Amino acid sequence: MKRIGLLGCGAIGTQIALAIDSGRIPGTLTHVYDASKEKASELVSKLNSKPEIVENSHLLSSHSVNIIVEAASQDAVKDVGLSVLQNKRDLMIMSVGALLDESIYDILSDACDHFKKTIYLPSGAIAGLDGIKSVKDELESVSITTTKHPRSLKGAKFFETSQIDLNAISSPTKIFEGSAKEAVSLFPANINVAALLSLSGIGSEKTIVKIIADPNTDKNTHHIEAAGKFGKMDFTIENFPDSNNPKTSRLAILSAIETLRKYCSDDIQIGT
Ligand SMILES: NC(=O)C1=CN([C@@H]2O[C@H](COP(=O)(O)OP(=O)(O)OC[C@H]3O[C@@H](n4cnc5c(N)ncnc54)[C@H](OP(=O)(O)O)[C@@H]3O)[C@@H](O)[C@H]2O)C=CC1
Ligand SMILES: O=C([O-])CC(=O)C(=O)O
Repeated sequence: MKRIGLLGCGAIGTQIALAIDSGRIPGTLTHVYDASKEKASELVSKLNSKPEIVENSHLLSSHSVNIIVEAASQDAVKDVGLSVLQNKRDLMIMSVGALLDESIYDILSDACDHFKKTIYLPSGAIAGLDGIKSVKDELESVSITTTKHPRSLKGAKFFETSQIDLNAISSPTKIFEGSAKEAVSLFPANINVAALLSLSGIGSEKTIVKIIADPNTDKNTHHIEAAGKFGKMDFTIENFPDSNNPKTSRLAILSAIETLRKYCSDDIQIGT
């Protein structure tokens, strides 16, 4: 059985841990860490098979695990990504926006090659990356329009310098339009999906992101349009937000669980 270390015990981390505990993911959760010890303890209290809570994130990969699952933040990826690979563990990343920093991407990609380890990026809260990857060389334009309730956007770095008052928005309002690279830095906990799209397609400078705050929606909606010599693709994913973290969609959690289930199983692999 594969041994798993978990970094981040919030909305995604908790559901992954429960999926391992119930046997849905055929692995063993051996170690966990969260910046908040309380959150780590709360998670462990929900599990039948108790993992050890380690004292800092670097200790996770010093134990005998096969993979570290990151479900914490872009900073966490930047902080521990390299040491996980140096310790010869695989790594699954949810805070994919971290990889739009080219120096981080290059360091982690070189380390995968050097240490013969793999980084897994689940498709997260979107669908269609299989198609985007296949037509990559023929793509001319890619955009993603993300619509969320203002409460799902609260706390983003963008608002530190913007005049926009989320509480005053009474109808669907475009609050941001720019490159995926800018978007993941200004909305680090909201638009990791734009990083996935960029890495699968034409890169983070050319992938266009629009963010709409809609006080009338109860969904996190991602509308992706891609066009090029191959033809056109158009996907709309209407996600229900997680009940504990409205920024995060249910699909992101399910996609993380499915990626880890596949990692832990000898099974038929479907899709690109
Ligand atoms: N790829 C995708 O499609 C998606 C990616 N995400 C991303 O996945 C990540 C997890 O999401 P989610 O579970 O909903 O988030 P939560 O906020 O619910 O949980 C994250 C947990 O990780 C902790 N944490 C943050 N930074 C660190 C760190 N450096 N070291 C240790 N613990 C840390 C947080 O603590 P504290 O609260 O104290 O900061 C929190 O307890 C986020 O970065 C999110 O943006 C989310 C949805 C979709
Ligand atoms: O869960 C979502 O809808 C998208 C999200 O938060 C992200 O990409 O960071």
